Amino acid sequence: MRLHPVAPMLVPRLAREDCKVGEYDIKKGTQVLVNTWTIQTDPSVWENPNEFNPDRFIGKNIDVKGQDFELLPFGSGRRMCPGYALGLKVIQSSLANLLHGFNWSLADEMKPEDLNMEETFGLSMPRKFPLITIVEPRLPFDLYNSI
Ligand code: HEM
Repeated sequence: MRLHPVAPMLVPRLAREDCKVGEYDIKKGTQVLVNTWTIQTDPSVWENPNEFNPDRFIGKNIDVKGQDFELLPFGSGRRMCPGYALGLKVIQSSLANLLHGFNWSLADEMKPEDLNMEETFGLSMPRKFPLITIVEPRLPFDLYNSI
């Protein structure tokens, strides 16, 4: 969510009145894009910004609910994602089921560090190169029939 946000520029905003953001004057009627991808990998905010290191959040109060502006995978304000609670639960339960039900390995003796994590442009931000994996069931077969 930090390194590969689903909507890296959020939904465009329109300034309803003249305002100032930091040192920038924004005229009424200007379309404003919030680049969360840049914010979430800003080296002045994040140590080793391009490193996937979930441990960095241990002991921190930082949340994804639109109040901590350095991490906005669901946006912020009145147009923030209304489905964020469902989204978080679906990701957690899907991932847990996939890990519980299958053994996963990379194809062609590839190592995790060889994975190319580049993204490409889209409505959301898809992978540039598809992830190719070998998937093997790890539970008794009759359990898969009952799903
Ligand atoms: C992990 C899953 C999801 C992510 C990362 C995500 C992310 C986002 C982001 C970044 C925005 C733009 C917010 C902004 O511009 O401030 C958005 C908007 C929106 N999302 Fe999600 N979303 C997710 C799941 C869902 C789900 C499950 C639903 C519905 C069931 C949903 C419905 C919407 C809607 C309707 C908007 C437009 C809100 C508006 O413009 O007022 N999203 N989402």
